[in-house]
Amino acid sequence: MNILREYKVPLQRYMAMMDLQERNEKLFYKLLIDNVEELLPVVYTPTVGEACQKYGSIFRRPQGLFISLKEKGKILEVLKNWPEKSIQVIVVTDGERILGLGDLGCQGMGIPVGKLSLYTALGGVRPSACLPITIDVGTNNKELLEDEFYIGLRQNRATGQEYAEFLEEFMSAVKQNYGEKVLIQFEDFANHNAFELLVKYRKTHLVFNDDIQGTASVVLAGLISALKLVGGTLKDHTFLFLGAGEAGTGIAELIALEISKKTNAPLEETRKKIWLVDSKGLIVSSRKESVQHFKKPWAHEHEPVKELLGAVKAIKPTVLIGTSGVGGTFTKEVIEAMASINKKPLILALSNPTSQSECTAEEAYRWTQGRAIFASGSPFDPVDYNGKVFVPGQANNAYIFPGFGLGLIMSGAIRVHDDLLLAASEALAAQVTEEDYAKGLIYPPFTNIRKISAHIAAKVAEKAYELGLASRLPHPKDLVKYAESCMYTPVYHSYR
Ligand SMILES: O=C([O-])CC(=O)C(=O)O
Ligand SMILES: [Mg+2]
Repeated sequence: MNILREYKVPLQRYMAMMDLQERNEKLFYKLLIDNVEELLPVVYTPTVGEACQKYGSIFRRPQGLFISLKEKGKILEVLKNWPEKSIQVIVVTDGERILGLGDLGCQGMGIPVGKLSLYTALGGVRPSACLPITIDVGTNNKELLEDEFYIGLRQNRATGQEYAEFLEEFMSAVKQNYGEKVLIQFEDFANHNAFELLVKYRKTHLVFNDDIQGTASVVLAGLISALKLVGGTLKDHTFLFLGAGEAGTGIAELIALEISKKTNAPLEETRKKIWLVDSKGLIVSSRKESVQHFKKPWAHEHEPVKELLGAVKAIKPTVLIGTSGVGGTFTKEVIEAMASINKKPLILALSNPTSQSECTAEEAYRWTQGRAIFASGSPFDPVDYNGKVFVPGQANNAYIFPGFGLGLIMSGAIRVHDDLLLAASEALAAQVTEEDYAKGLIYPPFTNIRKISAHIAAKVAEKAYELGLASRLPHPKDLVKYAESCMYTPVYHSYR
């Protein structure tokens, strides 16, 4: 830690950590587990975003498996080249939408590597059971295509049938090589592929889309716990989103589902208090242009409204959620409008990394005179406003996917069901303490994340057993204890 702290540039710390992971894996995980709050922003968001942007020029050696279009017809062989044979979790990207940074081609590899290091540090999955994969079908990023250090295919992205066939070959090769119980986490695919891949493969594979489902689960947990601070139940609230992509529509649907389960109201009803704004304005049923299929459930009846500010004034939301991938879009006027409507406006600026956050923590507190309950996707430091210290929460899917994955693995789950996501949300919300609430926090600190992950894993496994999706028998009695007993801990073994 002394050496790491000598590096003042975040990217240098990242490179030092990657070197350490290579040189002494146990020490890497020991450091990460014992200093999670300090090191999460180094190996993960936001620094991993910069690392992906510069991945070619800081490249040392491959940390995961690259599968390029050139290997069409041979993907199974390529998988067999990976030295570890017993794989439990794969995180795969095609690099088309890396965080809120756009198409970074196969330089997106930093993301599966970072996510899987959290699977181990936060969720206790053995490092050797984790496989980071980047599918290289080209990139439409002109700068990268001309960059002398770019490490991927120098061609535009394969699309349509060529893309679908390549992914189909990949998905069947994975199942053939690792069996039915390997978890495949889709990460940072573009909208147009993410929804389709999830719908297509959730019936035949154990798949989980972190950006749609993981983000939804973590945000729902924050909303459930925020009720302690703002009062009411979820159905008493009105939600407005800026951004109607994977995160926006994923969260919206999970909120609607939770309300529907709790009140027995049909989904079509519970969706009605959830509104989404995209680049064309409020999504309404009378919109002339065609609305993409994943936005259709949110096209409610309302006159057209062009801007977010107008939508805030018209809809009067109690909760404002940013999933736009565009920084600074929660302007002073927007936040002030939220503050004039609500005593305690709930504001979530979820886009990553920090540069893409819809507003900063400081702005959220200042523009609401310290009344906002605020959380963001990327971490912000505590804010001193009018002599009081405000601690922002981090609504990042890192709270969910490690424990969620552990729950699937330990129960031998074969499919992911939405009820497992709801179980994970409730488990996370239940980990927020009175002490956290007193500080205005809607998420527990990351310091206790391994304990939190064990609780999430236990609830996910319990639900999987209940739904008949778990293949590991017999059902362990104390699932929290069992989860803890499954977790990898970095210690040196005695060889005597
Ligand atoms: O990686 C993160 O910090 C959260 C996430 O999935 C994304 O922004 O795409
Ligand atoms: Mg992501």
